[in-house]
Amino acid sequence: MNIEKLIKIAIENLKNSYSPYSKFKVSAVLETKEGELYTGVNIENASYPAGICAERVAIFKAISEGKKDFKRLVLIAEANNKLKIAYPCGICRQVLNEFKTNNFEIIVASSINNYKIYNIDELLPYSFGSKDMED
Ligand SMILES: O=c1ccn([C@H]2C[C@H](O)[C@@H](CO)O2)c(=O)[nH]1
Ligand SMILES: [Zn+2]
Repeated sequence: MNIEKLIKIAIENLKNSYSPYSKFKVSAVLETKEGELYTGVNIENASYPAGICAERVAIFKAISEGKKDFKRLVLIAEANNKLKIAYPCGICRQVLNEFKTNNFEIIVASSINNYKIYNIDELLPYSFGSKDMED
């Protein structure tokens, strides 16, 4: 699916963000290489650390259904009724790194026509991964 359509889906899904504490809504859409879509939103909790980011919800939904060949992840945020760019937090970068595939794109958007494309190695240089545990 083209990037603009994925951003549109991410924007529509912002309404499902459960973020009464930060009031910072985040929405992610993950596209697999076969074209399936997995959405995610941030889900907060009265016990703050129990909350989870949108990116990990999308990734974990896909992994839990046996899908791990990812093409791209689109991310968008909203605060004070304005759409905003949000970069994945450090924990999400580590999770994205675990499941990176060739040419996996991470797209941060603030509208259908304003977005930037990165790969995980740009967002998480000198990463720690399974290779580092081999001898
Ligand atoms: O990339 C990000 C950054 C933050 N959040 C969430 C976590 C928390 O609910 C809120 C404020 O940090 O935004 C995400 O979902 N993804
Ligand atoms: Zn995160």
